[in-house]
Amino acid sequence: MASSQLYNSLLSSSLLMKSHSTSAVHHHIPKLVIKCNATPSTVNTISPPPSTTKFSAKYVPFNSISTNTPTTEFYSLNEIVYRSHAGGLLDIQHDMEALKQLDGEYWKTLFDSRIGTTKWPYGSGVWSKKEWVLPEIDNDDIVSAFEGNSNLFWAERFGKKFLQMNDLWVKHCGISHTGSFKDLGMTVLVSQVNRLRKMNVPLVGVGCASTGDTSAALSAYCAAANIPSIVFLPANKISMAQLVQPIANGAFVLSIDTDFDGCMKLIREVTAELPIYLANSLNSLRLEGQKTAAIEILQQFDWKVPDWVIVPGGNLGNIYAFYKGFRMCQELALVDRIPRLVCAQAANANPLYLYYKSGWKEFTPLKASTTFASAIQIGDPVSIDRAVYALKNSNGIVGEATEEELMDAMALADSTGMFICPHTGVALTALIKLRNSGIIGPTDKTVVVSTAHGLKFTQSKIDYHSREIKDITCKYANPPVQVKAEFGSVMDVLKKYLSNTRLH
Ligand SMILES: Cc1ncc(COP(=O)(O)O)c(C=O)c1O
Ligand SMILES: N[C@@H](CCOP(=O)(O)O)C(=O)O
Repeated sequence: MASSQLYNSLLSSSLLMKSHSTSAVHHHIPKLVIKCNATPSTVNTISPPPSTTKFSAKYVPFNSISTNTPTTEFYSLNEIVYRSHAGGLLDIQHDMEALKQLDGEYWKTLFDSRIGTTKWPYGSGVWSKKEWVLPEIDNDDIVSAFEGNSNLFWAERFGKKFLQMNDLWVKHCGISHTGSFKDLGMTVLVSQVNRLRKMNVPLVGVGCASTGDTSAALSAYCAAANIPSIVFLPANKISMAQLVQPIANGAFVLSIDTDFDGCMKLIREVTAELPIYLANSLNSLRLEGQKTAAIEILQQFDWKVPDWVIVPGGNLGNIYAFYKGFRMCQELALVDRIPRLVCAQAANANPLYLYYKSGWKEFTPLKASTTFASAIQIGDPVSIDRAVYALKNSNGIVGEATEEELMDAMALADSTGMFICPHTGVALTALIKLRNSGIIGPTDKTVVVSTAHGLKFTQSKIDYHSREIKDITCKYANPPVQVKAEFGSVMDVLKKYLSNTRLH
C-alpha cells in the first residue's frame, strides 16, 4: 500500500473512532465531529501541562479589571450570573500565576502541536487553548464542531491593486460551522450549559436575542447537545439564510416586531424570570471562546504580531475578545506587544463611533437605522465599556462606513476572489480610509476580520449587482447580460466584451 493510502486509511479509521484520548464513556455525549485537515505526524510532541499545575477561572466585576482594583467579589463559573453586584459587566479572570508557571515558549509549542489534529477536543481552534479558556471543564462535557482554525488569507490582489499594500490579510472567521465567528464563543457557552445540566442545575434551555448569527450558532450547538434553544429575532431584519438556520436546527423561534435592542431588552427580562440561560455576549463565557481568534492570528503568523487588526463592531463583545486574546499572549510572554485595534461601525448604527468622536466624553445609545450590515444594526451595545477599554489600551481607532462605502468595499473585495459579508465591507472601508489618510502604511502588517460568510448575505449582493439600491450608484456592479439563444448574438456581445477587456 502506498504511504499516502496507508495514511488516508489510518486517518479515516481514527476519525471513525473520533480519536478520543481516553476510554471513558463517550457515547451518551453529543459531539459534532468534523473531518479537519489533519497532516501526517509532523507536529511537535510536547507533554500536556503537569497535573500538579491547577488552572482555574472565575467571574469578577469587569470594572475591577478595567480600573485594576483588587476585588473580593467573584463568582464560580458554575453560578448563573451575568451582572456584578453593582449591576456592571462581568469578566472571566484566569489564575494568571498558575498559567505563568509555564513559559511563553511552552504555550506556543503546546498550541502549535494541537493544530489540525483529531484529538478530542484539542483539534478545535478554541479547545486547543483549553487551559486559557475553560480550564476546569471535563472534556466529556464539551460540545464542539471543531470550530476555529479558520483561514488567514493573504489578500494580495486587493491589497496591491486598491491600497498599495503588500501585507494585508483577511481572517475568515465566517468560514465556519454556522458561517460566523459566533461558533467560537458558542462552543464554550453551550459546553458550560451542558456541564451545568449534568450537575442537575435546573436550566430548561438557552436563549438569545439576535441579528442572525448568534441565533444560528446557539441553535446548532444546542441541537448537537440536545438542549432546547429559544431565539428572539427582530421581525424582517435578518437575512433569509440566517433565519432558516435556527428553524432547521429546531430552535423555538420568536419573530418579534422590534429591533435587536428591543429583543435584547426582552431576553434579559425573560432570563431574569425563567430558568433560561442567556447566550448573548453580555455573558462573558462567550468572549473566552472568541478571544482564541486573536491567539490563532498570532499563531498563523508564527507568533509575529500584526500592526493592525480591524474588527466590525455591533454589540461590541468581539472587539474586547480580540483585545483580551492579544493581551493574554503578551502577559504570558508569547509575544512582546499587541496590535493596534480598529473597530468599524456602519454609519447607520454608530454609537461607538460618535462616542469616540466626542473624545470619549459622552456615550448616547441611539436608534439604529437600517443597514446592509444588518448583523451590526445595534444602537445600544451591551459591551460598550469593554470596547472602550480595549480601544484605549491598544491605541485604537474607531471608523465608520456609509451604506455606499460598505457595499462598494464588499464588491471590490469580491472582485478579487473573496465573497465577503457586508460587515466585512464595513471593516474594509475603515481600512481604506486609514490607508488613504496615511495612518496605515503600505508595509504595515494588517488583518481585517471577516465575521460572517458572504453566502448568508446574497440578497444584498443581488441588489447591488442589479443596481437596485436607492441613492447608491453601485459603481462596481457586474450584472449578467441578457442575450438571445443564437450564435450571432452571443458572438456580438462576446466581441464587445473582449474588445473592452485588457489582457494581463
Ligand atoms: C457578522 C457579524 N459581524 C460583526 C458583528 C459584531 O460583533 P459584536 O457584536 O461582538 O461587536 C456581529 C454581531 O454583532 C455579526 O453577526
Ligand atoms: N450580531 C449578533 C448580535 C448579538 O451579539 P452577541 O454577540 O451579543 O450575541 C447576532 O448575530 O445576533
